[in-house]
Amino acid sequence: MVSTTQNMSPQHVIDPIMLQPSLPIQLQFIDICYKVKTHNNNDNNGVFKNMFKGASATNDNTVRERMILTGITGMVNPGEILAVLGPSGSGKSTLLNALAGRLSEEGFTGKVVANGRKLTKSVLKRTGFVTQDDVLYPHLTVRETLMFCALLRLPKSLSRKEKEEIADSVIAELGLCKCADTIIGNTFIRGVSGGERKRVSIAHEMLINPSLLILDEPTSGLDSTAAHKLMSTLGGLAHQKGKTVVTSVHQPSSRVFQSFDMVLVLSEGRCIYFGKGSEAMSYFESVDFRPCFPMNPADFLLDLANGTFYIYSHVD
Ligand SMILES: Nc1ncnc2c1ncn2[C@@H]1O[C@H](COP(=O)(O)OP(=O)(O)OP(=O)(O)O)[C@@H](O)[C@H]1O
Repeated sequence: MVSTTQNMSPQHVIDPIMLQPSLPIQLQFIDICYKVKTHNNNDNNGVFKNMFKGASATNDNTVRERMILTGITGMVNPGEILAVLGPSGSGKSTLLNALAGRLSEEGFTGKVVANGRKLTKSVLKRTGFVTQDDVLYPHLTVRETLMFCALLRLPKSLSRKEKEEIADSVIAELGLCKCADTIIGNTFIRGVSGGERKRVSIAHEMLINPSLLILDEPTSGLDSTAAHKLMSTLGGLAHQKGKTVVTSVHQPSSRVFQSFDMVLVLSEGRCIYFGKGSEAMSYFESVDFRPCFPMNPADFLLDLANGTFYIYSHVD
């Protein structure tokens, strides 16, 4: 992705994170639990409640605890893609935030370890996180966006030219050459396509040459062909570049599902399956859950996570 230091004169020998080979990261997460406090106060809702219940309504200021994640354990190796599947609200984003060390300690228990050690600053520096809602400047072109980001995020020890080279190599790696001079755009100004926009968000994180790439629903809003293309790009980053990729996916097509090495299925914050994607169907068959007709394994797993397994043959 980036030029090596081999041809540089001694005064040019620099040691920025970009020029180091990507450190392989094995990520393990053990018994992850996360709970939040929910307030049942009457400050806002109470006005309306009291209107309907009358003046006799009591002030209910109780604080309740809600489990968002319960005992999630798993692992992903360098060169693998771990896909986190589950219905909306099942805890996918929360789990990704936990894996990236982004959850507040309050309410969080369990261990996240990289190469057998607690998440250190140096591991977090090597972690790219692509959120669901990207914030990109609509008036900048793809190249300008990545150049701007390179200038801000890459070490001061790199020259402007080196930063430009890195931005260009990331543009090529993410298949953005064709639209490099197109503006990002938004609802009002026509710009790059939805798939290209997602790639720009990924490129943004790739600039720091991460060893661990975590993505929250990168394929949402894309048609199945664009989703498949994007997953192939992520597959390349994992399988060819040795990155560890963890991604949540809402409703993958069967083609996209096949690109997952490992799969973790969440249902209401609990894990109902963790293992190889290719073995998910045979596992559920072994416990007598099998679809009545050939179907996309991802749809089957999501139906199970939603509790709609009554449509499948299940022998008691
Ligand atoms: N800090 C918080 N306070 C209260 N509830 C929370 C908090 N964080 C998450 N939740 C709740 O936890 C549940 C899981 O949220 P999360 O965003 O992880 O789900 P998700 O599977 O990513 O959903 P989606 O696919 O819709 O993005 C949701 O019901 C959400 O409202």
